[in-house]
Amino acid sequence: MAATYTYQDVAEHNTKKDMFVVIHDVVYDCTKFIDEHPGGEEVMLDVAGQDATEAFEDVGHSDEARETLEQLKVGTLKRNAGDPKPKAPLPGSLAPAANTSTAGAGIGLYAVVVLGGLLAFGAYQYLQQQQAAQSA
Ligand code: HEM
Repeated sequence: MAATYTYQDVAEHNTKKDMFVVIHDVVYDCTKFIDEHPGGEEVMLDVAGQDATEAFEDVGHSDEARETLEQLKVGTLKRNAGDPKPKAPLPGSLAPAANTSTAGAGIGLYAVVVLGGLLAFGAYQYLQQQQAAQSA
């Protein structure tokens, strides 16, 4: 089945008796599965009719879960302007799709590590001097 759904289409299926979710821009009909979900129905109802990518990936679902998902596929999502952004760009990717350059974050982290090291070194020197002063 190669149907395409918009977010609005998916959002209409937001009840236990008729439930779609979007995971990585693919639309799944979870209506029959919700009662069988090992994680319970509550968590699934929370994302009914919505993008469940983040919720699904956060749990670290097994390959078996991903196979089950494959059987529930009903189509793909067609994004329109103004729709919510994809919640997780790639499976396993921890970086949020922000505009900040990762190089900047890397340098920031590096600076924190270097400064921390310098502080620790300074504190060590200071303590050594104190000890030397005491024993003198
Ligand atoms: C249609 C989508 C989903 C499918 C096919 C699915 C499938 C599964 C399967 C097969 C398991 C058993 C463990 C494993 O094999 O990984 C599981 C566990 C779990 N799922 Fe899902 N799941 C779906 C959506 C979600 C969503 C949206 C959430 C939201 C948080 C969720 C939360 C959980 C939790 C918390 C467990 C762990 C249960 C436990 O270990 O007690 N699942 N799911």
